[in-house]
Amino acid sequence: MSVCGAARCRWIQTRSAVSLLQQNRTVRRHSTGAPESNVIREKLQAFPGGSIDLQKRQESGIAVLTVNNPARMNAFSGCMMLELEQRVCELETWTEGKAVVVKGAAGNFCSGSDLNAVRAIANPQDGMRMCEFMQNTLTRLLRLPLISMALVEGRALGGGAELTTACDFRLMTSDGVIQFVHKHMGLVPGWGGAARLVGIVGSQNALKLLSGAVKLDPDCGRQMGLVDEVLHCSSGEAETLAHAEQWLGPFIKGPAPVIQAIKKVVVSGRELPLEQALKTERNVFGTVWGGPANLQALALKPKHK
Ligand SMILES: CC[C@H](C(=O)O)C(=O)SCCNC(=O)CCNC(=O)[C@H](O)C(C)(C)COP(=O)(O)OP(=O)(O)OC[C@H]1O[C@@H](n2cnc3c(N)ncnc32)[C@H](O)[C@@H]1OP(=O)(O)O
Repeated sequence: MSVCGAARCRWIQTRSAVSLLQQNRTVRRHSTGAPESNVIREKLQAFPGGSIDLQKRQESGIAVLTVNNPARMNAFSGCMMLELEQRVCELETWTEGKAVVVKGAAGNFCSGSDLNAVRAIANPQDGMRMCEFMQNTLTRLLRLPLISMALVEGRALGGGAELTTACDFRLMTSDGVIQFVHKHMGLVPGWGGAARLVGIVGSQNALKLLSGAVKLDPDCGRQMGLVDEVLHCSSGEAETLAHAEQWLGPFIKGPAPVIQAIKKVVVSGRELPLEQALKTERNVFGTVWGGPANLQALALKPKHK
């Protein structure tokens, strides 16, 4: 095969692996003829406030995604839900990236949906539309070809607790609390948080956390397997973030294409039936085999002592 042909073949393999891992954006239509997703987009647009901030650090390959609405303990306004989708979209195409840290502003993680917006759309149809929208965005967040971490300082409540489950890892500061408060609101998780929680801690623990609306502290979170590390640092947000980035260090050492390929094979192993996962793994393998990092490693005659 010519060099051009090999390059094209690799490109096609990457695209097919990527498309397998990306969200199917099926367009369902509302009775007005407008796609369902547009109906909820318009409604969410009516609830402003806060922002979702994205900082991409080219030198480290780590992005920081901040849920920023401190006056409401970083609750998600409608506009923030829309903005989160845009930010995830930006991260999907960040080829130089290796990881993303999801955090809240001003020492709190996120207190879930903005209750003002929730009150205004408190009917089953809009509730289901909002859930579908957030499920799609959080599924795309979890499937990013970047290693993701929720950095939980202060409270992660309701939808905020669900957001932590859409990341690969969860780190908590010693003052952190994760609480699925849904039962107290007469609800169940709807942003995909229950399905993901079962996958992370098993159905027994998930049932305890949801039915007890347990205020989970970092040590209990660790015992249950929901929390990967507890950070004991007290000198403020910048230091906490630096510790979190340090924790990521060993996992993101190496070239971005290799880190992204690792994340892709883990996502396919986690989500796809075995035959499909094996196929995706072969395709992703083809994107790194004989690639620059592979050739460099071979040239060095490595010994993995
Ligand atoms: C159930 C799932 C659902 C979903 O969409 O799937 C949700 O996520 S619903 C939201 C679930 N979250 C809550 O119900 C949180 C309710 N708030 C609280 O429990 C407290 O405010 C708390 C514990 C976050 C903080 O308590 P603290 O005493 O430290 O502070 P304040 O209560 O004075 O809060 C400061 C300020 O923030 C406003 N706030 C907090 N959370 C929300 C929220 N989710 N939506 C809107 N606004 C929120 C609170 O009202 C205060 O504002 P103020 O103008 O000073 O009254």
